[in-house]
Amino acid sequence: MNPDLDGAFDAIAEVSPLVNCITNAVTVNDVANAALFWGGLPVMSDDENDVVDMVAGADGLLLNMGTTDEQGVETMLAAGRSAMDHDVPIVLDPVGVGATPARDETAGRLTTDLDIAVINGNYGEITALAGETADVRGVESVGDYSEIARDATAVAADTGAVVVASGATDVVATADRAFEIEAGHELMGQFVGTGCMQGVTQAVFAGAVTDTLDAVLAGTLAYGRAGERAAAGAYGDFEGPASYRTAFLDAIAGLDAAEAAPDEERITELH
Ligand SMILES: Nc1ncnc2c1ncn2[C@@H]1O[C@H](COP(=O)(O)OP(=O)(O)OP(=O)(O)O)[C@@H](O)[C@H]1O
Ligand SMILES: Cc1ncsc1CCO
Ligand SMILES: [Mg+2]
Repeated sequence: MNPDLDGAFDAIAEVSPLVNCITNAVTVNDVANAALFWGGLPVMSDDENDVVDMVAGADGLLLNMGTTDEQGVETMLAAGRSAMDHDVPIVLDPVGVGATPARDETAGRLTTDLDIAVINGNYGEITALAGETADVRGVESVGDYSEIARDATAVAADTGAVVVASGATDVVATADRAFEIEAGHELMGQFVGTGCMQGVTQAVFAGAVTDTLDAVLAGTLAYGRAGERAAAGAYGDFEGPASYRTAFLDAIAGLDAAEAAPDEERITELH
């Protein structure tokens, strides 16, 4: 099956979803531009005095725990409670969970105290959230994850979120359905931030498309297709990972529903 890309792109154009991002210091600019280039409106408010009111009028909230600290976690919880009060979907990117006890505790608090709409993490992070042994080195997923669909489903059942386990093949799971999405290009794994930009992509799509699973299937496929179109040279020549990153951002800006639509089916329902 393929998702309704026309519907998703139209919804984003109509809503221009305002997405408040509390995100890491490494990739914050790429995350802002990815949101803008999809047709959303990014704002990076992360002061507790400001973010609660900002989120009240927003369409999405991204919580990326890549470089957070003690105060940052409290701010994420306050922003998340405001999102829940105002029916704003929350996307969690549990960066580095499984690598240290502090990150495990942060992810545990966020998923316990907040009603998360989408969790977008790499294979290692999703496996760690499922309580299984994961090999997360810093923020990198290393190791072999043959049970990723089972683990993503377990995280979805536990949290109620739509779960995206990102990697060369993306796995999307709810408590009772699971899908594989074949999209993207290996060049996307060769610079920092593709996971973070995928997280904000979910927030833009979920901020405009009513059904969260529809939003995530469309957003994940479109994101991978942007990487493929850039790798094919459709957005200019590149010399290596740094200039590919620029072409990739241009592809996000330029992609429409027709270009995002693949010639063949890319999504397989596993169960
Ligand atoms: N080898 C690959 N083949 C196809 N697509 C890829 C590949 N590597 C990465 N991608 C694409 O990039 C997305 C995010 O990659 P990845 O899972 O490596 O994120 P991450 O580890 O969270 O990254 P980061 O921490 O740098 O933000 C994937 O969902 C996929 O679309
Ligand atoms: C490298 C890095 N360290 C903390 S967050 C981040 C960005 C990629 O997740
Ligand atoms: Mg990531």
